[in-house]
Amino acid sequence: MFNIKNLFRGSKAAEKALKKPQNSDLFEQINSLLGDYRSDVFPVGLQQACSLVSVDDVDGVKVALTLHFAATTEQPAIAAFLSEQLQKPVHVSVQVQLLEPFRHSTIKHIILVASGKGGVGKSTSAVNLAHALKQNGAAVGVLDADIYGPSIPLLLGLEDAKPQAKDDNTLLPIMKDGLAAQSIGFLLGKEDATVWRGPMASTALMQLLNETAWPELDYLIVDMPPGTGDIQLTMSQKIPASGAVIVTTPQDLALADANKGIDMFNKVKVPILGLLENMSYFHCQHCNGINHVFGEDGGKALAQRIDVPLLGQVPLAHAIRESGEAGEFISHNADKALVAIYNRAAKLIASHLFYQGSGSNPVEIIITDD
Ligand SMILES: Nc1ncnc2c1ncn2[C@@H]1O[C@H](COP(=O)(O)OP(=O)(O)OP(=O)(O)O)[C@@H](O)[C@H]1O
Repeated sequence: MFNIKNLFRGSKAAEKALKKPQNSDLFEQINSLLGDYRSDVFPVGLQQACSLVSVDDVDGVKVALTLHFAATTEQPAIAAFLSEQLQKPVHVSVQVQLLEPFRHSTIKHIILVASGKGGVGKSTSAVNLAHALKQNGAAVGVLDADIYGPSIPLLLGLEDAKPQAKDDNTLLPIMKDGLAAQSIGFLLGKEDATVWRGPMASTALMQLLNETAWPELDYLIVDMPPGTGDIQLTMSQKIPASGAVIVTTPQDLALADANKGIDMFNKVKVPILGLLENMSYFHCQHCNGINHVFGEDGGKALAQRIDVPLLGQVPLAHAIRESGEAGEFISHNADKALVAIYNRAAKLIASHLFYQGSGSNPVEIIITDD
């Protein structure tokens, strides 16, 4: 999964930083300690994935880091690790700067969120993953490609929003809590889109992608239409994606379709960044029992079988449905544990993109519409 050639992109910047005339012994000590920091997000140590910007030892140790993928919520764990290693309190500040070039106009990575089967919570997951990437310090956008049932306007509480034209050729995205969003649902009534045939659908999607004045984005999350037919295949092939995330429930039916989705992305050489198991279990607040409504660990087993990362197991939770219906992201107020699940999944996606160093989809496949 990891491409060793890409492991050292971060350390070049770290080497540069090392040359700074700073508190050099401590600076070097901390820089080397960063190599020992491990988590599932930083499996080969933090040093390769960050630049040590400054170390200040005037009034307690203060360390400033630039992470090269979205992972700022690791900050408390990094601070705890350095404090333990140095046997004194270390204050760590982190920011994010991806080293990759913009791969598609102002966008560094396009991530497709897909499901083989409808109704498994793909759009809900897309929105919460986008928010979690943003909470981890990245600039993020969401593109609703589910032209047959655009639900991003509802999920972002933007049902009445109408994008403004920037000029004759481009529309401004709608901003929601710092996320830039675009959806066919902003422009058309739902019924207008449902009669579209394949080429119209993918042309409309490419127009939305290319004719939106996206701000500079680290990640654009694309909520794909459910299914694995020609339309989805054409879209996956046309969009210059860095990778795809498959959302599935643990039940056999959904897993069979998730497998088809994985095959589809393999065909068009879009790397699978991971599998998110949604509606994995229900935690009853009254009896404290766990009920595996749709079966147990099906997504986990599929991820293991096909050797893709399991990004997380998201429970069936009132707070997720309620926040979606209220047009809000899942928040700490609703449920800290849920926020942590989405956070970890988002960081794993960002981490896999960084280590894999995947380029845009290089394969040309021509699909006819019959
Ligand atoms: N983990 C969850 N817990 C509770 N409800 C959920 C969860 N995930 C999704 N839902 C709910 O399930 C319904 C379907 O979710 P969503 O629209 O995200 O699915 P989808 O896969 O995108 O559907 P479609 O195939 O129509 O695009 C929504 O009402 C949503 O609030």
